[in-house]
Amino acid sequence: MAFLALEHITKHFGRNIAVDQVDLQVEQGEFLTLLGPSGCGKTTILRMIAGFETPGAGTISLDGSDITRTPANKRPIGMVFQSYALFPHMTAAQNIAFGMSIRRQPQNVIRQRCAELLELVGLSEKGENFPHQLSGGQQQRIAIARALAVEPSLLLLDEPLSALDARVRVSLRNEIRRIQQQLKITAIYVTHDQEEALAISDRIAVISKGKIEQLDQPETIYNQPRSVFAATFVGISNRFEGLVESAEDGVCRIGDQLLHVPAPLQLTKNEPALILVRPEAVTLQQAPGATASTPGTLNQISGTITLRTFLGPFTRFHVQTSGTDTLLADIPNQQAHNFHTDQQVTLSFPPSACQVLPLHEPTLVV
Ligand SMILES: Nc1ncnc2c1ncn2[C@@H]1O[C@H](COP(=O)(O)OP(=O)(O)OP(=O)(O)O)[C@@H](O)[C@H]1O
Repeated sequence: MAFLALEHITKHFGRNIAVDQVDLQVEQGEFLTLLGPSGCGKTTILRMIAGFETPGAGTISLDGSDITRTPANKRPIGMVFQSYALFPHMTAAQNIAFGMSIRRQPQNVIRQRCAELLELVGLSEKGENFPHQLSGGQQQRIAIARALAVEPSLLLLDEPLSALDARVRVSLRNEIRRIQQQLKITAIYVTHDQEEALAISDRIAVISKGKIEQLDQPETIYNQPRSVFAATFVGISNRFEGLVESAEDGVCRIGDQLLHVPAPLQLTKNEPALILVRPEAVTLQQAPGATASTPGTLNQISGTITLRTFLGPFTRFHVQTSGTDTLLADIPNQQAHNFHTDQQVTLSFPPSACQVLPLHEPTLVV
């Protein structure tokens, strides 16, 4: 049995269903992220694991014990909130010590553990500071140390970086991952930020409308999204809507153009299909090329560059084509200087770069 197991967990608020028959298994030492838009139910799932909400149906077990009805303060769980929630009148060290003091641990044990945890979060010098004397990032590190102080078996983090600025967010997310790996603690992390989820998770559960749409490793979520929702929520894609021309040969018709996609397709002829192509899979050529291609060759589409944006590691080109909306191409900066706005270009991408999903069945696997 998995270390943490949720079975058919459901939660209603009034007539609204916030969490809809969720099954989730998390292995010991795993870092699992619940990713989804605002209101999808991810915080409610976390709060049920913590014991702050009671499921309407289903069971939660941790390390072999059923904890569905166990009060929050009796669960071996540490929690970190978006708002830090430090006690303002206590020093950083007193905040960390709080849970151990309540458990009446000896003072020398508390002192030593506080020192270890301050070192773990890189704030050995700040133990005597009050929260208002610390930056947001430092306060959140203290909150993490406080959550770890009682040696929980499970660490829950509810959007812990949302209140911080972009630079601190990136460094602290790496810190959280380092600490989790160093302690080998099982962690469940809630965020609506797909980049954050991709960067630090062992696995990601993509959640929509109270259901898990896909549960996979970050690379799989990004490269092989199983639903239109997962594909569009995680990363940016060029979208083509059309009909399957040949499932066997992997050909879809987009207006009067044929696109070659991986064959064979698990769809039938004339079935509506959504084809997604990541901008980094698209290349640009200066001369306009043909607007069709033969199987196994590159897909090619002509267009005009309407916008060029420098994004640091690469340059993003917006290309207006005749048959579709604007397409995006992310081009390495070494090649980007060959292209400018108003230029006629050909966009190319191989069939293997195309992810094909059934258009009207958003939760079906292709
Ligand atoms: N205590 C509550 N009372 C009534 N409805 C609630 C309560 N808590 C959550 N909800 C509703 O349940 C649904 C899921 O909320 P939840 O907070 O779990 O979503 P979320 O994905 O975490 O969103 P966010 O990122 O905005 O926190 C929402 O429709 C929300 O309005």
